[in-house]
Amino acid sequence: MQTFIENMPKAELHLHIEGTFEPELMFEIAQRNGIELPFADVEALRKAYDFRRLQDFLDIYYQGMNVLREEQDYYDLTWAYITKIHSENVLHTEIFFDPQGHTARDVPFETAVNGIHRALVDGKEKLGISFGLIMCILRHLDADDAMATLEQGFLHKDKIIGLGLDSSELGHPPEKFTDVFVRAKAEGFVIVAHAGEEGPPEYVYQALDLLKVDRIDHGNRALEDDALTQRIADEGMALTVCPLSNLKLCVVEDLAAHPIKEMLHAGLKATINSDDPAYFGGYMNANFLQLAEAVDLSKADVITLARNGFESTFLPDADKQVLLDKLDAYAAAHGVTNA
Ligand SMILES: Nc1ncnc2[nH]cnc12
Ligand SMILES: [Zn+2]
Repeated sequence: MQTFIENMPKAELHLHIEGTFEPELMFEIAQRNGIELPFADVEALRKAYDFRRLQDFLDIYYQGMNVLREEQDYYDLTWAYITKIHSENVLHTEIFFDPQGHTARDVPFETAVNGIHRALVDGKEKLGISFGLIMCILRHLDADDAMATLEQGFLHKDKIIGLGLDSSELGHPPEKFTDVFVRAKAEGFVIVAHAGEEGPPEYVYQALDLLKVDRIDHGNRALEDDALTQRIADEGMALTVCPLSNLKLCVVEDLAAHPIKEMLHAGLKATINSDDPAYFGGYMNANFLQLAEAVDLSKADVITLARNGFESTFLPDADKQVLLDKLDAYAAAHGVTNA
């Protein structure tokens, strides 16, 4: 199963670029920017990656991104991620960034977006990895700040394809940002939102009905509501599931208890993603492999999950089909025909 997963073509649809910040690179960038990290070394920092809930992680995640100051920092961060996924046969990635995590520290919006985008373009040109870039709103901040941030995003429509919603879910329901997402959709942005990671099914309903999402990020808790589950299945709405994130943030008690099979049996278009791999212990291959071993996925299940990923990208249909054909060829070459 390991080499089958490693060599399989994959798409990643739920990835926070700031969550790919490996401690070694964080220390290197901190040093060149003359910033002191509150950890003695890489080991001490890694030891702090012990979370009981989403907020424990977010506190460290915002602290980590604090060392990003110059456009080259954003480039280096993104390029490290691109070379990593290249080694894992990820052919397409749609990544998030959190502009407010940078502008709140007086780093200009364009410094972040230009550095990230330049690395993504290099990844496409040099390594053939296609991409989409989605700006996310920090839901613990207010709606006015979100709208002002979105307006800045509109100045970079040549680089940004959509709007997402992330950060502390509980107490910050999607309805807080209805106007922001209606405006983003009217301007042609695709729409995604974290919903049902820690928050209740009601937040997933709001993401669908008020924000008009094109995909749901996480969505685990939708399973608590049969009518909601049926609706998501009927609409063919993708869920960007993140197994190792779910484990590290205690959304599931252990990976063997992960509901991925229930999701597939319910007809949900579940995809596999790494979320914040530097913090959660693994990139795409580790997420696929550890999940497959924990819940005993078949190769056909694994192909189904990878196919869901390609089908749920925001690529034009023709580009999507090229990637799906590669996956089909891979499945056929490995005798997997029933997916
Ligand atoms: N898993 C997650 N949930 C909410 N906000 C995030 N920001 C980065 N990772 C996140
Ligand atoms: Zn996420």
